[in-house]
Amino acid sequence: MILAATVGGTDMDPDTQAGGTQAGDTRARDAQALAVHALEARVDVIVIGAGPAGENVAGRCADAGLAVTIVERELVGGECSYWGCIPSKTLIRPGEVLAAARRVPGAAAAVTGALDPAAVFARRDRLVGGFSDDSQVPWLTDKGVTLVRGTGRLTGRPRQVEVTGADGDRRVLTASRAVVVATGSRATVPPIPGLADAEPWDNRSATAATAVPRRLVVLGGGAVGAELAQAFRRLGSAEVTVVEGSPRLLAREEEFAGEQVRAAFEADGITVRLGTRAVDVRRGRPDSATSRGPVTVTLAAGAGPHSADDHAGSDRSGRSHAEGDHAEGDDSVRDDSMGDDSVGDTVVADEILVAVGRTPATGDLGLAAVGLQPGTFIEVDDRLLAVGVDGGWLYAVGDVCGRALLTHMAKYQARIVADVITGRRDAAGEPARDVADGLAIPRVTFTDPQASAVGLTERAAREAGLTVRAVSVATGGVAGASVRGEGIIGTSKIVVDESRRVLVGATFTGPDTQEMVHAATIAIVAAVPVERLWHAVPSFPTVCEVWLRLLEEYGL
Ligand SMILES: Cc1cc2nc3c(=O)[nH]c(=O)nc-3n(C[C@H](O)[C@H](O)[C@H](O)COP(=O)(O)OP(=O)(O)OC[C@H]3O[C@@H](n4cnc5c(N)ncnc54)[C@H](O)[C@@H]3O)c2cc1C
Ligand SMILES: NC(=O)c1ccc[n+]([C@@H]2O[C@H](COP(=O)([O-])OP(=O)(O)OC[C@H]3O[C@@H](n4cnc5c(N)ncnc54)[C@H](O)[C@@H]3O)[C@@H](O)[C@H]2O)c1
Repeated sequence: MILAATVGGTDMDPDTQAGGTQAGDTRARDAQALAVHALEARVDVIVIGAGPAGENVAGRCADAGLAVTIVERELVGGECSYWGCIPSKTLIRPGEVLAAARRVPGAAAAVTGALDPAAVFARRDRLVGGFSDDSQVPWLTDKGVTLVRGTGRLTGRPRQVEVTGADGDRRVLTASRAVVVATGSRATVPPIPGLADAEPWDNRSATAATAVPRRLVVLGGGAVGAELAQAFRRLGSAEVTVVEGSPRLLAREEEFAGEQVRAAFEADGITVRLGTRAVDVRRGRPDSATSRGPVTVTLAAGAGPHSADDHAGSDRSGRSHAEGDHAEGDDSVRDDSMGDDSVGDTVVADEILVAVGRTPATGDLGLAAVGLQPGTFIEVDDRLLAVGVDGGWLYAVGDVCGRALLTHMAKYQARIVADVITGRRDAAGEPARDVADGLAIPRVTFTDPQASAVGLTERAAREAGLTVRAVSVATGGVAGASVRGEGIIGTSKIVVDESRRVLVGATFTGPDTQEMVHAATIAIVAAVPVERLWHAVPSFPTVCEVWLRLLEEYGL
C-alpha cells in the first residue's frame, strides 16, 4: 500500500522532508520512484475523484480484491463532507432545535436567547474536520486503496489517466480493468451581467462562512438556496430574500411542498420572490456597514413578493436532476419563462448566494479525447458505463453522471459500478445494474418544514403515462404529531399505481419527516401491494400513523 504522503503531488516536495538534506532528498526520491513503480506494477481500477461516489467505488472494489488507485485534487470526502451536506445541515440544526422547542408549551418559555453563530460555526468546523481530510484518508488506505494527490485527466488511450500533481509533476497510470469518473460538480454561476464581478457566495463560501451577513439575497429556491436561506435567517441575518425563477420553491417536488416552505419562510421573515430572476448585479464600494461593499440586484419586472397560486400548473417535477443544472457555457438559465427582461425593482444586500444548480466537473477531464463533450454530464447506461465510449472501460458515478445529485445516490451508484466491474451478481444470479435511479430516488430538503419525498410526484407519474390515484392527509393530524408539538403543519401524500396497486411516490412535509421517507422507499422498491401495507402497523403515538390514515383515505 502506498500512502498519499509518499506519492502525493501536494505532499511530496523533497525539500520539505526532515532536515532538507541531500540524503533526505535522495531517500524521498527513491521512495517516490518505488511508489510510482508499485503504482504502475498493478492497477486494476483507477477512480478519478474521492468524493462520496469515488470513495465508495474504490472501497468496494478493494474489498473484492482489486488493486485500486484513486486520484483526488482537493480533499478526500468531496463536496458533501466539507461544503455540502455536512456543513449545511450543521448550520440548519440549531434553528431547527429552537423551532421544535417553541412548538412545545412549557419548553418554549425556556427559549429566551438568540442563536450563537460563533458556536454554530465552531461546531461546523469540527464536523468538517477543520477542512482537513486527515480523518477520511485512513478509510481508504486501510482498505489498501492507493491515494494519489493530483488532477486526473483521460489521455484518450483506453483505461489511461494522466495525473498532474500540485507541483506540476505528471505521471501516467493505466488500469487493467476500468476507469471510473467521480469528479462531482460545482455551483453554476449564470451569465447575469455583473454577477461574477460581484464575487458571489457559492455553496462553498456560504457553508464555510465565519460571519452572518446582515442582508442576504439568494438566487435560486431549490435545495441549496432554500436550506441556506432559512439557516442564515435563523442564525441572525436581518433581511433574507430568495429569488426563484420558477413559480414555486422546491419546484420539482409536489406543489404543496414549495407552498408550505414559502409560507414558513414568510413567517420566519424571509422575503420570497417567485417567477423572477436577476437581470443585473452590482457590488458597490465598501462602506462602514459592509467590508466587501453592498450588492444591488436588479430583478426582471413584474414579480413582487407573491404566492405560488399565481402560477399554479407549472410543475417541472419528475426530472432526475435540476432545471438549474447546466453544462459549462450553457446559458439556459436565462430562459425567458423566468420573466421578461424589462427591469423591475432592486434588492440590496451584503452578500449574494448563487444556488441555481450545478455544473459537472468535466471541463478539464479530457472528455474530448474519448469522444465526449467536455463540460457536460457524462451520460451512462444502467451499468454506469459511459455512453459513446468504445471498449466498455469508462464508467461515471455520482453528480458527474447527472442521474441524481445526491450523496446517497452517488454512493448507491458507486456500489453498483463496483459490482459491475468485479462481476458480482445478485441473489437471482443477475448482473448488477442501477435500478433505484429509475424507480425510487429518496430526497429530503432540510428546511422547516422539511420536504421528504421518494419516487414520482403525482404530476410526474401522470406524465410518465401511469394511471395513478393519490391521497393526502395532514401530517399534523395524528396523535403522534400532537404530542411532538403544537401547530405542526405539513402534508403526507402517496401516489399509487392503480394497475399494480403499489406505491410509485410519496411525499411527507413537516418537522422531522426525514425519518419517515425510508418506509416509503422500501414500499416502492419492494413493490408492496397496498393491501399488504395495511398489515404494516405504525407504532402509537408516532407521526408514522399518517401511513394508516393514508391507507384508510385510499379506501382500505
Ligand atoms: C450546499 C449543499 C448541500 C447538500 N446537501 C445534501 C444533502 O443533505 N444530502 C444529499 O444527499 N446531498 C446533498 N448535496 C449534494 C451532494 O453534496 C452531492 O450529491 C455529492 O457530494 C456528490 O458526490 P460526488 O462524489 O459525485 O461528487 P463530489 O462530492 O463533488 O466529489 C468529487 C470529488 O472529485 C474531485 N475531483 C474533481 N475533478 C477531479 C480531477 N480531475 N482529478 C481529481 N479529482 C477531481 C473533487 O475535488 C471532489 O473531491 C448537497 C450539495 C450542496 C452543494
Ligand atoms: N438536502 C439535500 O438533499 C440537498 C441539499 C442541497 C443540495 N442538494 C442537491 O444539490 C443539487 C443542486 O442544488 P441547487 O439548489 O443548486 O439546485 P436545484 O436544482 O435544486 O435548484 C436550483 C433552483 O434555481 C432556479 N433557478 C435557475 N436559474 C435561476 C436564475 N437565474 N434565477 C433564479 N432562479 C434560478 C431553478 O428554477 C431551481 O429551482 C440539488 O439538485 C440536489 O440534488 C441536495
